Amino acid sequence: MSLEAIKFNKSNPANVTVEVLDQLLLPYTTKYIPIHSIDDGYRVIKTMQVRGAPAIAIVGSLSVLLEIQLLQKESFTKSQWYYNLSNWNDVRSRFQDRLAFLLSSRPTAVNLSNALKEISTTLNKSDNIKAFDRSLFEFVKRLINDDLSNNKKMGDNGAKFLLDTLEKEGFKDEFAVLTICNTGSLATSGYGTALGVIRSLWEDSKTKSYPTNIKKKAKTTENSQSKMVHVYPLETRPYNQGSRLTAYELVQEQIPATLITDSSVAYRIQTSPVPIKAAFVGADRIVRNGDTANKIGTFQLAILCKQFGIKFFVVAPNTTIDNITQTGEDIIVEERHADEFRHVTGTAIDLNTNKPVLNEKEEPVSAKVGISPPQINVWNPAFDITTHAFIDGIVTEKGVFTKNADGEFELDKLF
Ligand SMILES: CSC[C@@H](O)[C@@H](O)C(=O)COP(=O)(O)O
Repeated sequence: MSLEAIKFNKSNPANVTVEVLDQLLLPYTTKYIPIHSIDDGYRVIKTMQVRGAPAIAIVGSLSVLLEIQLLQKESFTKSQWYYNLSNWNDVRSRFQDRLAFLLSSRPTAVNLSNALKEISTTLNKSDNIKAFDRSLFEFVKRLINDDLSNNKKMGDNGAKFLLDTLEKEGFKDEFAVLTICNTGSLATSGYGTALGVIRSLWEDSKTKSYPTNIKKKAKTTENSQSKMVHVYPLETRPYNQGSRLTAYELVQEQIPATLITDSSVAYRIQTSPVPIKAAFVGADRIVRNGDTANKIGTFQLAILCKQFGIKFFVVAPNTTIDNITQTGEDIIVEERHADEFRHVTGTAIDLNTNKPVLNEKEEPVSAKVGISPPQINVWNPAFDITTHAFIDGIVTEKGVFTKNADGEFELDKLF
């Protein structure tokens, strides 16, 4: 069973609880952090204890709900000084400042911004704290449910599109795919975006492994004979979401995979024992012309795919669309702290057992290792922009968008 990135207990709608999985401790340590307020939401997002565009939006929205519920608890209101609770207009305006603060946690992924815009509109329309609490509770529930069902749709849309394309090209064999960063259930409310397509492709492959006389019906595509048999996740430096998280999810799901370094993509494509036919990547922001911000390294992966004639797909839900920005040139790319590059943080391992070293409380010991001189200048952008020229298709819950004869995406249906 895959790990839940976000535990949302809504059995008592007036007093919800939220815990998020500390993704910086994976894969060796599973620890959940309780969230009580916008400050807690800001901190786990900023430090990347929770990450991935959809998960960031969900945790951010939940932290707003938790803060509004906190404001209705006498034990808290007695000691707080920030909100003037006797005046709703004053609370509302303070809340708008809090939303702006929360948004500043990670600027590139647009899902949080889209969610906070909706929350801000709801706030302006609410006549009192209780009305806002109720509307926000419904909004967050919808955000989580829609994310999960849209991920499943995207998974099937992307898998079917690739298998149909390969069928049209007359390719009937086994193939492998590439992916970068983590786009699975840890980055979303479940199933994942790009990793969701890979899950669907794997489900399809399993139906094709049966001998013909007891063959199960393939859900994804009736006709195609090709099947995905291997995944190459990129380690995704400098924070290693590929090796820590995607590799972890692939192992859990028992999907055959081989982890590769970011710098070995070209050589792997050239030498892979099964041909690599596609790359599936997530997105943190897709703008009107289809240019896409995603984890640093995505752009060079796209360039390599073009060079080798490998199909390159961006997989993202509607909530990752920025319908205002025209081109990738106007996307603000977040730069991370230099030490996230100069150091590697991980769990100390006993090399004899391959198990974590434990402290006196029997907890795994985490350690930082310096891998460059502390004085060296570092450039550490979290994302890059893949221009639409390098993207073959954008997979969404509404279908797969490809380019017209002029090489342009027509994404109007998504705006
Ligand atoms: C479904 S998540 C899509 C993207 O958010 C993902 O690929 C990615 O780039 C995440 O970056 P991160 O910096 O780990 O938040």
